[in-house]
Amino acid sequence: MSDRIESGEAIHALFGGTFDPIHYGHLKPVEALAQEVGLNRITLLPNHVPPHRPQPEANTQQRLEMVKLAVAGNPLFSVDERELHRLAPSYTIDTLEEIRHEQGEKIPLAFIIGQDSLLTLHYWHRWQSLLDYCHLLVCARPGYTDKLDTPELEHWLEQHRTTNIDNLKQQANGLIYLAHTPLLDISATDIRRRKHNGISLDDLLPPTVQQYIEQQGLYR
Ligand SMILES: Nc1ncnc2c1ncn2[C@@H]1O[C@H](COP(=O)(O)OP(=O)(O)OP(=O)(O)O)[C@@H](O)[C@H]1O
Ligand SMILES: O=C(O)c1ccc[n+]([C@@H]2O[C@H](COP(=O)([O-])O)[C@@H](O)[C@H]2O)c1
Repeated sequence: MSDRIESGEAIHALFGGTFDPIHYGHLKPVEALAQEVGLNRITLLPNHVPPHRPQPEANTQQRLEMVKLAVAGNPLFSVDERELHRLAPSYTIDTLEEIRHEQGEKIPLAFIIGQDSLLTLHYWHRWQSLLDYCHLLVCARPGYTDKLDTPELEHWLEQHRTTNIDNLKQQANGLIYLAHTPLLDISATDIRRRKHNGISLDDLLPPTVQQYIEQQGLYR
């Protein structure tokens, strides 16, 4: 499937997450990534049953609503609800298979993850097949280095890594790009903990999402 595309095609980037809640640690690095790589289309994919973690605190509808509020009016983003209709764990490979089927073989598809997700990628369902469907774009995250503990993952990264952005547009899938995005020390875990402890969430997530959290009485 990784035929070269002579003219270079716009990349359709996907960004999956539990988003409990969505925050600036998601939005700002990904917006910077769009600049760095030249993305004009990012599809957010909130999951229903996250594969490798306990059920989220906010329910699926609330997490979806927060994602929608966070990107309302921003033409870079759209929201795809397909994983919400799946009762089984939201394995990324299943979603990629579907989207690749819908978009055809030529469009470059990319799945965005944070550095922490890269470190545990070898636990993902059929992880070695992910690149059959997409590129992986990895955003830097404070506290996580490029050093991978597992030789198998390290080898896989070295085999597929590119530093050339043009390659991401000329191939439909198969590459890993470690981006130079800004480091934001924000996590949903910390936001939930702050809210439990009555600490301000200012500057951690969009005001509309903060208002929604208040209004719904989330993370008390
Ligand atoms: N501050 C951040 N910088 C870079 N990437 C991030 C950051 N926060 C989350 N991500 C990435 O966004 C994706 C979705 O993350 P997720 O919704 O689990 O957020 P989280 O803040 O890590 O949540 P939690 O603290 O509940 O584990 C993952 O690929 C994760 O690596
Ligand atoms: O496919 C898998 O096995 C898999 C394992 C862990 C996480 N993921 C996906 O990776 C994205 C980020 O996950 P999380 O748990 O950090 O929100 C989200 O879209 C998950 O569905 C996917």
